[in-house]
Amino acid sequence: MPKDLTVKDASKWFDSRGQQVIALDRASLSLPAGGFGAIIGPSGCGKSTLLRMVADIIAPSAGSILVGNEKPSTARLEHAIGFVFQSATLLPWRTVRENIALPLAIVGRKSKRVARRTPDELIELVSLQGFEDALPAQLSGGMQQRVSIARALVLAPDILLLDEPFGALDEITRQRMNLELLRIWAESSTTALLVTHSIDEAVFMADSVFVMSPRPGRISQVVDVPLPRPRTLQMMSSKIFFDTVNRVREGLYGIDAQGTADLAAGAPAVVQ
Ligand SMILES: Nc1ncnc2c1ncn2[C@@H]1O[C@H](COP(=O)(O)OP(=O)(O)OP(=O)(O)O)[C@@H](O)[C@H]1O
Repeated sequence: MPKDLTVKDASKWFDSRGQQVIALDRASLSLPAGGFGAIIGPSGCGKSTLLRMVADIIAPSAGSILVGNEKPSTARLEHAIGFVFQSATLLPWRTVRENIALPLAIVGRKSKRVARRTPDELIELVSLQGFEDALPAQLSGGMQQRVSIARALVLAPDILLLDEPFGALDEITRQRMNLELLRIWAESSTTALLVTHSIDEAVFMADSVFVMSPRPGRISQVVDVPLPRPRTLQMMSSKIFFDTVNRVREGLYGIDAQGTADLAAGAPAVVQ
């Protein structure tokens, strides 16, 4: 069952060579169960840090995070969180099917968590039929990311975290993968939170776009996307899309619809 996500005043500071680095400063967001959120912000503002705290890869220095009613550490132990990284991180000596089945092998039969789909069903979901026995090196970058999405879904996570999963792909493949991801999300009954550097991608994919301020980041604005679902590429030429992209851009750069930049406020020139 998809779970809602609540992040309240989450901060993270690191000690780096004797100096304290504030990576995230009292970030708050909430995402309803089954929703699709996107996080966007300038490089280094703490997007990955926020996602890694939700996944319990790192602990917050202050503040609270709840996945449903549970702390991330409990949710992780229950395998309720799926994570897709920017690079596919597949085991090169294992086939596509074996890579997807890996979490099942690790969790074992004792787990309460029942896989909703078999690895072969997931292979079909991510359109990799015919490649079940291929090794990662025999696949394109887009295909490798399909494998890592299927692997993240094998234990039917309540929440799926995606850290720039298609950042390394070319524009055309990326757009195709985004459509695929929306279809997979709709069929998988999971809450999704995506980190992206692309304003268009954030608006196209999400119900809510969480705009972060420059480092040390916090969520400075939430932009709701009033586009219906299922999303289609034609919607990217609609006025609603254009207006929503402008609102996100204003949130990021302080640029109004006429394109006047509030550079005096120190807004970053680019989002990388
Ligand atoms: N383990 C760590 N030790 C020290 N500093 C860290 C650590 N992890 C992240 N940081 C710092 O925290 C800040 C936020 O990093 P983070 O990777 O979350 O940003 P980001 O918004 O995801 O960046 P990008 O868009 O470039 O991927 C950066 O200044 C980074 O150098």
